Amino acid sequence: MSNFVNGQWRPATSGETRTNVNPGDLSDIVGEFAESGAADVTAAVDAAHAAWPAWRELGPIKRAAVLTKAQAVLAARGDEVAAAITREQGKRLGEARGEVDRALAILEFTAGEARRLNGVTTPAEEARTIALTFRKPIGVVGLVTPWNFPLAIPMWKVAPALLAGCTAVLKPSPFTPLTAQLLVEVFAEAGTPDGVLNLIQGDREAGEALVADERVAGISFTGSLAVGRAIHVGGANRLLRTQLELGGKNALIVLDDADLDKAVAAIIHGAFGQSGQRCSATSRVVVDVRVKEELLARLHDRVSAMRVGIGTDPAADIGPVVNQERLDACLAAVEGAVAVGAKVVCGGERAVEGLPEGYYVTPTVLRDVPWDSEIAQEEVFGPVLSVVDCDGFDDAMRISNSVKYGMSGTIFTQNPARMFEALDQFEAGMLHVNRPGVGAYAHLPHMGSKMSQYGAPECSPQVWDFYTEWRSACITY
Ligand SMILES: NC(=O)C1=CN([C@@H]2O[C@H](COP(=O)(O)OP(=O)(O)OC[C@H]3O[C@@H](n4cnc5c(N)ncnc54)[C@H](OP(=O)(O)O)[C@@H]3O)[C@@H](O)[C@H]2O)C=CC1
Ligand SMILES: O=C(O)CCC(=O)C(=O)O
Repeated sequence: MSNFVNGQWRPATSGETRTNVNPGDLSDIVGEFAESGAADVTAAVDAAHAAWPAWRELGPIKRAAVLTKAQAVLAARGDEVAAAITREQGKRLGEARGEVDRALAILEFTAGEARRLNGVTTPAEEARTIALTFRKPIGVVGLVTPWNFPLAIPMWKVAPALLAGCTAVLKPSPFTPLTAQLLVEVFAEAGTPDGVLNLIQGDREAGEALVADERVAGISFTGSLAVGRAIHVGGANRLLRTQLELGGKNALIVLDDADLDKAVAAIIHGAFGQSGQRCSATSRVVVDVRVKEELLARLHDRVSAMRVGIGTDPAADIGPVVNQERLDACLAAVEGAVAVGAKVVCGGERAVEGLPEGYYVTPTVLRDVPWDSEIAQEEVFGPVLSVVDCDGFDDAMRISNSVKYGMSGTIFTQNPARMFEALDQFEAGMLHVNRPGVGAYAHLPHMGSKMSQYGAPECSPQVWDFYTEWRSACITY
C-alpha cells in the first residue's frame, strides 16, 4: 500500500510504513501504508511540476472527459469504496454510501463546469480595441485532507484542481489512507496522465514538506484551526495561496414556536450523524427556556435509545469515533462540562458492552451548559451535544454568534420574519432553516465565516478562485 508518483505505485523512500486499523474493531488490521518523508514529497512535486505544461495545454473540455470517466469508474466501484470508508473511518455503511454519492455528484458538477470557465469582455478606452479577462491554472497544488470525509473532501479538491488545469499532490490523513488510495486508483483507471495526480501517504512531516516546496503554488487544507494556521503562517513568507476549511461550533436554535418533532430529528442527524465528526455538525442547541424541558425530554428518549455499533451492523444508529485521541477528547470534554455545572442528560461514556474492542462513545446530551464555557466555545468533534438556554430570538442570536467559528447556523421557527432575520444575523457560512444543519450540494459554496475558513470557498463555481488566477488582456486590431 504505497505512494503514487508519476503514475507508479511505490513505497516510501525510507521503507517505513504505518499500520492502519479499523476503529470499530481494533483486531482488524486494514493494512500497512507508506510513511513518507520530505524526499517522497519532493519526488511527487517533481512529477506534478513536469506534468503541468501538457495538462494545462489540454484545455478544460478535454480534461473534463477524465472526470466524467472517473465518475463512471467510481460508480462501478462504489460498494468497494464505501466498504473501505466504513472499515478505516468507522462511519456506518449507509453514511459511507452517501459519501460515495456525494463524490459522484462533485465529479458530475465539476465536469460540467468545463464549459462555463468564463471570463468577460469589457468596453475598452481606445478605438478598435477589445478588453477581456480569462482564467489560468495556478500550477502545482498540495491537497491536505482529513479523515472524517476521506473520499468526499479529497474529491472536492482533486476534481476542481484537475479540471482547472492544475496538477496535484494529495496528502491524506494517516487515519484513512486506503480510501485515498482507491480515489487515486479511480483517477488512474480513468486515464489521468502520469504525474497529474500524485499521492503521498504520511503525517505532519509530509504535510510540512509540501508547504515548504516553492514549486507548490497553493495548498488546500481541511482540518483543525491549529494546523490550518500553521500552514498559512508556514507559507506566508513566499505568499503561498491557501484555502483553509477549519473547525466549527455550530448552533441550532430552537425558538418557542418551533416544530419540536422536526427539531429533534434534525438535532439527532446533525449532532450524531458520522459520530459528530464533521465541521458542520450541530454541537450546540440553543433553546428557548419556554420549550427547553419539552425538547430535553424528547431528546432524552430518542438519544438514549440509539444503538451504538460497528459501521457494518445495519442495526447500529451510530458508529465509533476515528481514534483514541477522539475518544479521549470526547470523554474529557464531558468531564470539563460537568465541572462547570452542566448535567449529563444521557451518554457521556465509553461504550463497550456487546461491542468489538473499538473507539465507541455513547451519544451524549449535556444540559444547562453555560454559553461561555469551554465546551460551548471549542470544537469537540465527536458525538457530544451541548444544550444552552436562551431567552427569545435576540438572546439566541447573541449566543450563537459568541464563538470564534462560523461554519453553519440553523434555526427552527414557524415565523417567516424570524427565519429571514436569522439568515441576516448568523455569522456563519452555511445556513439552514427548519432542517438539519448539515449537508451540502456540490453546486453550493462550501465554506465558513470567521475562523472557520480562509480563502476561496470549496465546491460551487466559487472554487475556481482558488485553483485559477485571472489574466486581463487588451487587444488593439
Ligand atoms: N474542519 C474539519 O473538517 C476537520 C477538523 N478536524 C479537527 O482537527 C482535529 C484533529 O484532527 P487531525 O486529523 O489530527 O487534523 P489536523 O488538522 O490536526 O491535521 C490534519 C493533517 O495535517 C497534518 N499536519 C499537521 N501539522 C501540519 C503542518 N504544519 N503542515 C502541514 N500538514 C500538517 C496532520 O499530520 P499529523 O497527523 O501527523 O498531525 C494531518 O495529516 C479534530 O479533532 C478536529 O477538531 C479534523 C478533521 C476535519
Ligand atoms: O458536513 C459536511 O457536509 C462536510 C463536512 C466537512 O467539510 C468537514 O467536516 O470538513
